[in-house]
Amino acid sequence: MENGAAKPVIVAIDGPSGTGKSSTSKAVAAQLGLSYLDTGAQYRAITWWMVTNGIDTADPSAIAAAAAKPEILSGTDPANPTITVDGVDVAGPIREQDVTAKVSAVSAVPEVRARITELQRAIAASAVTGIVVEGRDIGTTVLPDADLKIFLTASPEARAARRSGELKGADLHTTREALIKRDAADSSRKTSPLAKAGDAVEVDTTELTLQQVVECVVTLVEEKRAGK
Ligand SMILES: Nc1ncnc2c1ncn2[C@@H]1O[C@H](COP(=O)(O)OP(=O)(O)O)[C@@H](O)[C@H]1O
Ligand SMILES: Nc1ccn([C@@H]2O[C@H](COP(=O)(O)OP(=O)(O)O)[C@@H](O)[C@H]2O)c(=O)n1
Repeated sequence: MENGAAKPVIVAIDGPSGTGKSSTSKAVAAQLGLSYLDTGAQYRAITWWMVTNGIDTADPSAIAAAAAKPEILSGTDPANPTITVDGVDVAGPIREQDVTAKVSAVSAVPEVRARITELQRAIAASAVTGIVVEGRDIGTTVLPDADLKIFLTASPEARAARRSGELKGADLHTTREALIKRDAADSSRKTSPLAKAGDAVEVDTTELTLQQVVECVVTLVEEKRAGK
C-alpha cells in the first residue's frame, strides 16, 4: 500500500454460544489495535426492537415487514463496545432472557439477515487498521474473503458452566438445554446458518484458558500478516 501503510486485516471468529467468541475477539482486537464487532449484539438489538414494538416474533412475515425500521448503531472500540437502537443504549436489555429466547427466530428471517449483513460489511470496510468480527456466519457469508477465519468450539458442559457463571442464579441444566436448543435453531435455519467455513481454523476451547485462546489467535493473525 502507499506510504507503507499496512493493509487492514479482517478476522472472522464464529462458533456457538459460550465458546469464548466475545472475550477472545475483544482481547485480540485490543492487543492488535483493531476494531471489534459483536454481530450477535446486532441481532439481539433488532430482536429487542421487535419485542418492544409489539411485533409477533413467531410471525416471520411481520418481522420481515418491520426489519428496515430500527436504526442500529455499533461502536467498535474493543475497550468500550456499544450498541444503540434509534439512539437508545440497549447494551443491558439485549442480554435479558426474553430477548435471548427470541433472537434465533428473529435472526432466521432473510430480510433481517440481509439488513444486518449489509451493516456488518459497511462497518468492516470502514475499519482503518482492520477488525475482528464475531458471530455465526461471518466466515461463510458476511466476510468470505477474511484474512483469517477461526471457528471456536467447546463442550456443551463447559459452555453452560461459563454462561451460568455470568447469569446469577441460573441453573446449569436449564442453561445447557437452552444453549443446545439455540445451537440447533441457529444451525438448521435455511439462510446463513451457524457453520464452520471450509478454510476456518477450528479451536476447541474446552480445556484452554481464555488467555491461551487469545494467544493462539494473535499468533495466527501475526503469521498471516507475515505472509506465512
Ligand atoms: N477459554 C475459556 N475458559 C474459561 N472461560 C471462558 C473462556 N473463554 C471465555 N470464557 C468465559 O465464558 C463466558 C462466555 O464467553 P463469551 O466470550 O461471552 O462467549 P461467546 O461470545 O462465544 O458466547 C464469559 O464469562 C467468559 O469470560
Ligand atoms: N452472525 C450472527 C450472530 C448472531 N446470530 C444470532 O444472534 C443470537 C445471539 O448471538 P450472541 O453471539 O449474542 O449469542 P451468545 O454468545 O450471547 O449466546 C444467536 O443465537 C443467533 O441466533 C446470528 O444469527 N448470526
